[in-house]
Amino acid sequence: MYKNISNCTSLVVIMSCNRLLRLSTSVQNLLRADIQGLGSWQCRIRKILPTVTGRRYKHGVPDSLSCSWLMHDKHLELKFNDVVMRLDYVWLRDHCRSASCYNPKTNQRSLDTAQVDLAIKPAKIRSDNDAIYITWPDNHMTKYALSWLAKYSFEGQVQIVQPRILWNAAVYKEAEMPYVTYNSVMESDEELKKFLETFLLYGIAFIDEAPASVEATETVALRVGLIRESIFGRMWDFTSDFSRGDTAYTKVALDRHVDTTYFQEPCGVQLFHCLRHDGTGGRTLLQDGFNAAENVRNENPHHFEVLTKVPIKHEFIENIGGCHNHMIGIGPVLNVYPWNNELYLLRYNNYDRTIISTVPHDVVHQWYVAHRALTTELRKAENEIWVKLKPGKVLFVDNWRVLHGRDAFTGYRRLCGCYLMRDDVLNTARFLGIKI
Ligand SMILES: C[N+](C)(C)CCCC[C@H](N)C(=O)O
Ligand SMILES: O=C(O)CCC(=O)C(=O)O
Ligand SMILES: [Fe+2]
Repeated sequence: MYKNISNCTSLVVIMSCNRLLRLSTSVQNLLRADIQGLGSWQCRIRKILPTVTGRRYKHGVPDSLSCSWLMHDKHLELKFNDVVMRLDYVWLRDHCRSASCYNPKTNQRSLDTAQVDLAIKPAKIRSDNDAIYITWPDNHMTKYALSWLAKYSFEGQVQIVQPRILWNAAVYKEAEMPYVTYNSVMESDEELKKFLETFLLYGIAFIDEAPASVEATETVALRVGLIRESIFGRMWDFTSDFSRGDTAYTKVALDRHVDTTYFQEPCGVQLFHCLRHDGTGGRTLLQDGFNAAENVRNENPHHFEVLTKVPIKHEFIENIGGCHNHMIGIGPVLNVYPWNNELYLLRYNNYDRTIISTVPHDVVHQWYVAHRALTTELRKAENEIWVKLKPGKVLFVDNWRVLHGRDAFTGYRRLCGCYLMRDDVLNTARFLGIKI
């Protein structure tokens, strides 16, 4: 699949960025359709190549090679700092940032894109050191800073939505996470930023020396994001009293899982704070689900693909005391962005997975084989870390990526925490200057 398109320079740039970023089949087909529409892609490359060495390119600045361009039928080929960008004319017109097309105060477009002729072509192009200037057929002029194009063009992107460090036990140990305290995070944006950087890269992070109370847990939660209220409450605080219809509320061991797989959008982030434990056992298991999934992808891409395609239903039915809940969420175990195949959400919970009736028997069987491959990977001891949660130690878990579980335990154990809105955690991170 790769070989067919490996002549396409823009794709090579992206693929070399990260091994995750194989273009999805649908994008490849789209590209291939485009290639076929234009006749032979190779011919086209050959036609373009001599121009790259100079002759047919128009150079913006006579003595500089920093910017040069070539007008094609539907797009502008622009070379800047050795990157060749291919910019569709409609895209260029649509992204005009002039005062009549765009309001920088609200960051909103005023231009009505539907009024743009889909066959639009620049009437005139000129450039200087920093920008190119396109005059459109109606005489409207757009200035594009070259740095802006380099940043926002398709070719300028590192096609990763969220950079991550995948880990197993050894990698995690070596990473030596920064020690962050409750007071430092509450007082200093820099400390909060340090904490969030760790959390976003690894999917888990701790805040230590917190007061052992629900109130302090809530306070620190709100420093990081907005609380996502759910059927379990806003802040939850529980013991093994079986007050709810779920094994979490007992003393038995819980195998690795992520929570709320039975929500159409599972909760993005979860906080755990053990306020008291007088007894034995009850350690917490944590592991990077994306690392395990990537190992499956490397060893057997078919298994990986099956897990991204077969829709699986999870369900929570509860009728206990005053609690009457029936939640359903449907989606594949592995969720990838369709444009770059990057993993973004894992829906893995063997307790809450309900009857599979979405696919026929032969696909079901393939799914079980693929699911077994993932489970086998997850159950390797080298992929697990175990921690004992103690009063004062607040654990933040990316519930779309990192699985948790626990040992069976004895004695009185009180755990509190909450879910956070994922978008709002990212919002806090961006406000602090984290590029994500
Ligand atoms: C106690 N706490 C609210 C954190 C979780 C309860 C949810 C447990 C459920 N089986 C799940 O995995 O989603
Ligand atoms: O008791 C624990 O440590 C965790 C239980 C659990 O999985 C949960 O509350 O989501
Ligand atoms: Fe859980």
